[in-house]
Parts: sequence; C-alpha cells; structure tokens
Amino acid sequence: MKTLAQILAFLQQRQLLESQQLAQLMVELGDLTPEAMCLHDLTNDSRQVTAGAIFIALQGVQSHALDYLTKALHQGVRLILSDRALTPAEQQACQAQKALVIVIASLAAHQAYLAAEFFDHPSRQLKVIGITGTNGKTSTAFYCAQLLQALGQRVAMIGTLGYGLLDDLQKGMNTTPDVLQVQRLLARFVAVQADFVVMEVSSHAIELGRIAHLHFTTLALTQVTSDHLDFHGTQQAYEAAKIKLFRDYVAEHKVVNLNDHIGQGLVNRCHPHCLHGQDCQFWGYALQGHHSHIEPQPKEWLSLCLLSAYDLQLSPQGVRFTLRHAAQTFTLEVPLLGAFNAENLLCALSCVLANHFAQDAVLAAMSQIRSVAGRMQIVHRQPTVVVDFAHTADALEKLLQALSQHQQDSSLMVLFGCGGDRDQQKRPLMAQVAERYADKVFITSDNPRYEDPQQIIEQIVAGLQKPAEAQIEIDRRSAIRSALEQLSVTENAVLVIAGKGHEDYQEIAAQRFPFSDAAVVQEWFAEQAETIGK
Ligand SMILES: CC(=O)N[C@H]1[C@@H](OP(=O)(O)OP(=O)(O)OC[C@H]2O[C@@H](n3ccc(=O)[nH]c3=O)[C@H](O)[C@@H]2O)O[C@H](CO)[C@@H](O)[C@@H]1O[C@H](C)C(=O)N[C@@H](C)C(=O)N[C@H](CCC(=O)O)C(=O)O
Repeated sequence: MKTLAQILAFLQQRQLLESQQLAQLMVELGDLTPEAMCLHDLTNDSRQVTAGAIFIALQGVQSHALDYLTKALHQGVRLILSDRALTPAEQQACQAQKALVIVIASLAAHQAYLAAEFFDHPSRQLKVIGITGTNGKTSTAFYCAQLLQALGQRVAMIGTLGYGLLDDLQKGMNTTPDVLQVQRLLARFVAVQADFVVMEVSSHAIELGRIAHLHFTTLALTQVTSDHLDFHGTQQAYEAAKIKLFRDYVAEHKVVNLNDHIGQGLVNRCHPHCLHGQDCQFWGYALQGHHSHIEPQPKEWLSLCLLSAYDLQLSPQGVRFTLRHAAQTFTLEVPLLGAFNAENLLCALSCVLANHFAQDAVLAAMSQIRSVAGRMQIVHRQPTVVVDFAHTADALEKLLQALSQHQQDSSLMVLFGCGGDRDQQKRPLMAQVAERYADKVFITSDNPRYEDPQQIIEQIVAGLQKPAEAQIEIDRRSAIRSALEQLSVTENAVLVIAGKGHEDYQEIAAQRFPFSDAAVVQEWFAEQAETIGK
C-alpha cells in the first residue's frame, strides 16, 4: 500500500509531473490530503482492479487499457495513470466516480520502476530463480520447484503451468506476464511468505522488459534452438535476447548448459567477475560429460562449478545416470522419460545446489520428482502407459523417437486423434509418423470441435500405408480401454496416448465434456485390480 503523497513524490522525483497537473489534482482532491489517500494495489488490467487501486492505462497491441475504463471505475479504481489524454466523456466518467487522473506521455518507460517501488521491490525479499531457453523451461522450472519444496521450502512459480504456490497454480495468459503483473505476483508471494520463486523467462519477456528491476538469485539457461522468429526477426536477435539476460542482469549464480552453444559461449566469453563488478558464481552442467569445448580457464575461473552426467541409461522405468559433482559420483534413477529430461534435471539440480542446500539432502529430494502433467507423463507402470500432449506430426515424432530409446526390447503402441477446426494437413502426416515408429496404431477422436469426428479419422487413415492393421474407434474412452486390453496381453509393450495431455475435457460440437486420458487409464487398471481381487 502507498499513499497518494508517496506516488506524487515518485512522479516528481522522476520529473513526470508538471506543476499545473499537481495544482489541478489538489483542486480535485478537495478536503482530502495526499497523505490521507491510500492506494492499495496497482494493476494494468481492469479485471484485477479492486477498490482503492491504481489503474495503469497504456496502449496495448490490440487495445488501449482506457477502453476498459468503465469496468475499472465500476470496480472502485481511485487513481488512473494514463499515457494518453482522456476524452471529455472519459473525464466525466472519472469525475462522477471521484477517480483522479494523471496523464504522463512517457508512462510506459517508467512503469517497471514504478511497480517495483509500489510493491517495495518484492524480488529482493524472495529468492528468485529465472529459467530461460527454447525448450525445457517448463519442465526444468517444475523439477526445480519440486526439489525446493521437498527440501522444506515454500515455493511459488510463474510460467506456462500457471502462477502461484506450487500446489495452487492458476493458469495465466503468458509464460512470463508483463512487468506490472510480475511485480504484483511477487508481492503476493512475499505476503504468503514464499521462500523461493521459480519463474520461466521467455525471450519476449527479456526483450519487452517484463523482468526489468527484478533481483534474481539464480539465472539458468536450458538450451537455445530456434523459436519466435516472427517477433525477434532473426535467429541472431533471438539468441541476443537470451544472452542479454545473462549479460545485463545481476544474479548470484548463473547456470548454463555446456552442451549448448550459447551456454558454452557464455562461459567462454563472460568472466563472472566482469559482470557488474560483483561476484557471480557460474555453474555448468553437461550430459555425457560433453564440455570439452570449454576453453581452458584462467586460475580465478576455477570457481566454475561443474555437474556432469555419465552412463545415461534409458529404460521403461525412466532415466538412470551417474552424476559427478565436486569430485564425487552418485548413481541416480528418476522416473522420467526422455534423455532431454535428464538434461533438464541437471539444470534444476544445479540451480538448487547453487543455493547452498546440502548435496545429500538434494539427492534425497530427487525421489519426489514427478513429470509435468501430460508431458511424457507415466500414468501407469508395468505395463507402462504414457500420456503426452504431442498433437503435431513433429511433436509426435519427437515423442515416439524419445520413447523408442527407452523401449529397445519392447513394442510400442500409440493412440491418437486430431483436433477439429485446426490444421488439416497434419492429419495424414501424424498417421505416417505413428506407423513409422509404433508396432500398433490406434486412431480415435481428439477434440473434434465443430467438425465431424468420422471425417477427421478418415483424413488421418488416408496417411497410413497399412490401414487394415490400425484399430479405429471413434469414442476416445472406448479406444483407450481397447488399447489397454491389448497392452495387457502383449508382452513387453508400452502404450503412449498422445494429443490431449493434461486436458480435463473433450470438446465435441462446441460442448466441453469432462474427460481425462490419465483418468480413463487409472479407472481401467483399478477395475482390473478389483476383478483380480474378487
Ligand atoms: C503481443 C503481446 O505481447 N501481447 C501481450 C499484450 O497484449 P496487448 O498489448 O494486445 O494487450 P491488449 O489486450 O491490447 O490490452 C491492452 C491493455 O488493456 C488491458 N485490458 C485488457 C482487457 C481487459 O478486459 N481489461 C484491460 O484492462 C490489458 O491489461 C492491457 O494493459 O499484453 C497482454 C497483457 O500483458 C499479454 O497477455 C499479451 O500477450 C499475448 C497473450 C501473447 O500471446 N503474447 C505472446 C507473444 C508472448 O508474450 N509470448 C511469450 C512467450 C511464450 C513462450 O514461448 O512460452 C510469453 O512470455 O508469454
């Protein structure tokens, strides 16, 4: 909470308030003094405005926040800071609700610092771990948060999985929300006494200053390939955004993947003590010990902490590898699928170890790790059933490729469908991929939406070379049950159910019906156990 006097002082200090504006404001305040007027919250979203809040109204891509002024006034906004002058009608509406207005043309450039000040720099009161990278951000952040929680910490998250305490994540619009939302969320996490915040930092967030004025304890990089070229323009600009996070932001520890070219470059180029003249410890992790491309370091660089994984073994039970850290080796076995998940895990482990937790306790906490819901999620063991949200040909190929590395001696069964009212070209392509990697293919419905599910299935089947060998069942629940029956009589087989991941509904003809792939699997195995028990 701040008083109007404090807000005015901030604006004056930054030379954002003209004396004429101040005089006008005093007239509008009447008998009330700026010291007596309390402002409880600050937001740029009318849907979040509560009584006594400040509403930051800026031009967006789609609209201007003043387009939602009526709602903000209705919710009890007290002060509006806008980057454009109000129309006479808007002014009238504000006067009617006794809401004050200050117009500052350069507001966008100052909002980050204003938010940090308003919320008392919450990132300084928390330990914030920022994770960036093209792939692996979400899983790494989730593993990191789980490890910290298992170590007795109160952990909040900001990312694709949602915003909030780990056990109460609320879905948000963005991976990294805008700078006001970030500061506001962090203030909430301070209020609920969180110790750590693990946040995904997207390249948009770095470029658009959504993390400006944040104090990070740890920054980590998973790996950089190619993404969001529509926004960044070139691959070089995209990579530059990732590098910027490590070059321009202060953190006590910077964790990089030594298997990644950007990670290697950061370690080779940035002497940690050159960064803002402050001490920063670099941590490097590498899968299969591939860090030979790191140039020999001068003596003072011996502080580079290394975490390497060797002898990676992939089995239907998960990943197993030997971890080497601080001249010690350990064998770790984790129920996660995909070699890339071993890499994500190394990143998470580095972030946690960098934060001074005892190695033994961190390794013990590994037993708590579970996969992100709907992403390579093992929903049943012996026989193994995996649920994943892969719903494009490329994603399905990556999924099946990764799984086939785990199932060298076993057969792979895949069940999938394709969503309606979306890309139709992928339908036969997904069939081709499924046939190439799996020994048995089951085709069913996904979210048909407004399309005829039978027609979608026909378009998928058109991509199969041997359609007679595929099993087709339009009802997804029946299809899953039938696949499970076959799985149970096939020796050494693994079933992967693709397309819907953690979704808890199926959308048919504009209606959402409760549905969960994982729940259908669990229900079937529970029934089997009951039958055997009888
Ligand atoms: C292109 C882009 O960055 N758009 C972001 C931008 O939207 P916008 O400028 O169009 O906002 P707007 O809808 O015009 O609204 C303008 C203003 O009115 C306010 N408003 C809006 C509606 C309302 O009812 N009331 C209200 O007050 C808004 O809070 C905002 O202050 O501001 C919104 C609010 O902060 C963001 O949610 C939105 O992200 C959209 C959803 C988006 O898709 N962004 C992508 C490009 C993005 O940022 N992606 C990255 C990377 C994803 C990843 O790789 O994981 C991310 O971090 O999410």
